[in-house]
Amino acid sequence: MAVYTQVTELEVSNCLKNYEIGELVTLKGIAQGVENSNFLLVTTIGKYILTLYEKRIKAEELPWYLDLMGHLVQQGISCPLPVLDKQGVALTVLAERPAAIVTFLDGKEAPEITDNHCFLLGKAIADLHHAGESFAQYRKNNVGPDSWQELLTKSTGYDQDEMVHEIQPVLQEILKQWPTEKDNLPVGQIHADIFPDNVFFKAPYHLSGFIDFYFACTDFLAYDLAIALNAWCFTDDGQCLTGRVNALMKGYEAVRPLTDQEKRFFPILNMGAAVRFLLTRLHDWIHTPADALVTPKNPNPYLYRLRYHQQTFVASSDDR
Ligand SMILES: Nc1ncnc2c1ncn2[C@@H]1O[C@H](COP(=O)(O)OP(=O)(O)OP(=O)(O)O)[C@@H](O)[C@H]1O
Ligand SMILES: N[C@@H](CCO)C(=O)O
Repeated sequence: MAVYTQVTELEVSNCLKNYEIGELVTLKGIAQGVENSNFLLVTTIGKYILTLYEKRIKAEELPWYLDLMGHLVQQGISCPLPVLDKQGVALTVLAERPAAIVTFLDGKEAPEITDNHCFLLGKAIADLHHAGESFAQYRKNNVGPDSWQELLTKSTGYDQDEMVHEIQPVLQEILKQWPTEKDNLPVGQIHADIFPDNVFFKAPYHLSGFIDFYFACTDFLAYDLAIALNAWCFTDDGQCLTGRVNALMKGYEAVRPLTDQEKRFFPILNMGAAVRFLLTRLHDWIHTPADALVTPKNPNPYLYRLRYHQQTFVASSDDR
């Protein structure tokens, strides 16, 4: 569950005096999510989400995420809009944590993913990328390739060393082949965590928007697509669902066709996306204390994805 920090109704009522969104009616902790403490906040004028940011995100980083969300909404993207207080500021402090109120997004995670969901998702990711073009502020990817070796090293010497030894040479190869600036891949604002629980649908094929922008950063646009492909188009035992892959790519390219360079590097971006989530999951699997409030996610599904990409990568290299 993800309510690490409790906040009282009195504290929230007092805080709301500084906003123009009515008075508190109800406040309820939200169980989903693992990073922050989230509350459903109902006021006399509507529904909102109150987030208290926990330790992963530094307070000084928050304006970037909140400004990005505000910008995307202005550009017509459906995502939570940070609510500004009477002084025009989105960020506040509650229970000694940085906090923000954002608008409530209707919809739910797709209950059963189909090719059609993936097609709609592809289009929506490309729209998101276009909308980010006019947001000029740069933000480094904190879990980009330059962090991967350190994550693996920190996971070494525990009970997962067999996995560590399998990953090490593959990681080396990915880092060697990772695109650089001179490869000219389009760069822009990416969500970087496009998992099914961060994309909402309504009735049943209307994509109602994206949530959880707290891994967003400035990086290769095609890497975002690779993250989504990994998260949406595999079974947990590592089978690639090609119908979903084709639909996702078709949806994306209907809005923003990939450049030749993006196509060339896409296999390595896919491997990178798999290894990024494998490494963060492996790290959390090893280092999350047994009495923590959250259950760490199993790294295995991402090891299987990595194996799949590796095999298809080797096969396609053999064809050349
Ligand atoms: N703007 C929103 N509108 C509607 N529901 C929301 C909104 N933001 C968050 N939620 C709800 O809160 C839950 C947790 O949110 P979120 O995914 O942002 O949390 P998190 O702690 O950052 O977790 P994680 O990074 O693990 O996904 C979501 O699954 C969703 O049910
Ligand atoms: N989506 C990530 C968790 C961080 O939001 C994962 O499934 O590993």
